Order: sequence, then C-alpha cells, then structure tokens
Amino acid sequence: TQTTRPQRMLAAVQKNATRGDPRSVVKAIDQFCRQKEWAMNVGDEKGCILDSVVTEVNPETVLELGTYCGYSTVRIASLLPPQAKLITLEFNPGNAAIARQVIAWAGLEDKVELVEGASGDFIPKMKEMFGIKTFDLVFLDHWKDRYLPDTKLMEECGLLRKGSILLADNVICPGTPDYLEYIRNSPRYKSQFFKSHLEYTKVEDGLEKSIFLG
Ligand SMILES: O=C(NCCc1nnc(-c2ccc3[nH]cnc3c2)[nH]1)c1cc(-c2ccc(F)cc2)cc(O)c1O
Ligand SMILES: [Mg+2]
Repeated sequence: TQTTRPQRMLAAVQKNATRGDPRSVVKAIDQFCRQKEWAMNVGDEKGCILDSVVTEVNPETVLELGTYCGYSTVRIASLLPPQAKLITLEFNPGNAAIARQVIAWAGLEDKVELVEGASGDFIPKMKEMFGIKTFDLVFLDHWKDRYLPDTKLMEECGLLRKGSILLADNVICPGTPDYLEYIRNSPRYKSQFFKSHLEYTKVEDGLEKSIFLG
C-alpha cells in the first residue's frame, strides 16, 4: 500500500542520519525535501533565522504550534539549555506519529513533550497539564488562520510575560494577514520582520518576531 510523504521523510532520516545527532537529522530532511519531495518544514534558510532567535532568547520554556514531522522541533530542542522544556502541538495523528520517531532518532525525546490535538483545546490547559507558568518563546507554524485567535488565547490565559517572544512562520506565504495586522498595530507588541523564502523555493516568505511588552 502507498506510503505517505511523512513516512518517506522518516525513512530518509533513518537511512541517512546518525542516531543522536540532531544536525544530521536536519540535514537529511533538507536533502530529502530538496532532492526528492517538497514538504512544509520551516527549511534551512528560515531555519537559520529560527536558530539565531532561539540562541538569543535561550528559553527555559518553548511552545511550538504545528509540529508536522518534527524538523523545527529538532532544530529548537538541539539548542535548548539542559533543564529547558519544549512543548509541541500537532493536530494530525499520522504526522505526530512520524514526528515522535524523528525526535527520537535525534535523541531529543527528553526535552520534547509532543501533544496531539487542537491548539484551542490545549492552550488553556498548558498550566495544569505541564506546570508551565509562561512561555519564553512561542513558534507559530500551524494553521495560518489559527495564529491570531491562538495569540489572543495565550494572552487571555496569561501564558505570555513581559519579554516573551513570538516567532511566526509563513507570514507572507501562505500568509497570515489578520495576525500581521494585529501584532504590528498592537501597542502590546514590538515586531520585526525577517525576509526570507518559502522553504526549498524562491517564493517570497518570512518570519515575524514579536516581543510581548506586557
Ligand atoms: O500549513 C502549514 N503548516 C501547518 C501544519 C500543521 N501541523 N499541525 C498543525 C496544527 C496544529 C494544531 C492545531 N490546532 C488547531 N489547528 C491546528 C493545526 N498545522 C504550512 C503550509 C505551507 C505551504 C506553503 C505553500 C504551499 F503551496 C502549500 C503549503 C508552508 C508552511 O511552512 C507551513 O507551515
Ligand atoms: Mg511553516
């Protein structure tokens, strides 16, 4: 029977990457997406911007919305300090199953809590489920029409503190116009746009980095 693209991506990781070596997992996925099949990972170009933000913030608590196959999960988790925790939310059970194996191949399962479900259901439960008070860094990479409602929900649930950083993928392509309008005009945020390209293509895209001012 026909395999799925995430399954073929995992096979490429298991064939070409070294167990316990996150960089080799990232490289294997980027090679698969460039040479074999495009897939919606943040990719190597935007991935470098993601890496620099993670390194700068040096977060103890991270929330990733939209795990997909775990590519950005591995990039982020590999840069975290020892006690730090990354919670990542995936809606599609099939993708979540692949992501767990990609994260395990990278040897990062102890730093990552992968939750399957809808952001609207889980964001209000973060405190009680994981003992999280606030997030130092949130990486938004899930459904593009959920960025704005979920940002408002995180504000309402008190999950953001003065200085929390939101980093949003795909603000140009596929685009998140309502989120950009809100975050760039809100007095509660200071935003900065990092121009880049849609993963593995020449199509224009970029990341929006926003600091919550409290
Ligand atoms: O849809 C995307 N990413 C979303 C995956 C996801 N993985 N998990 C979720 C989730 C998780 C909890 C949720 N709770 C409620 N909705 C949820 C959705 N969403 C996406 C799409 C593209 C893309 C660009 C150009 C094209 F021609 C086609 C596609 C590029 C990208 O970089 C993306 O990130
Ligand atoms: Mg994306």
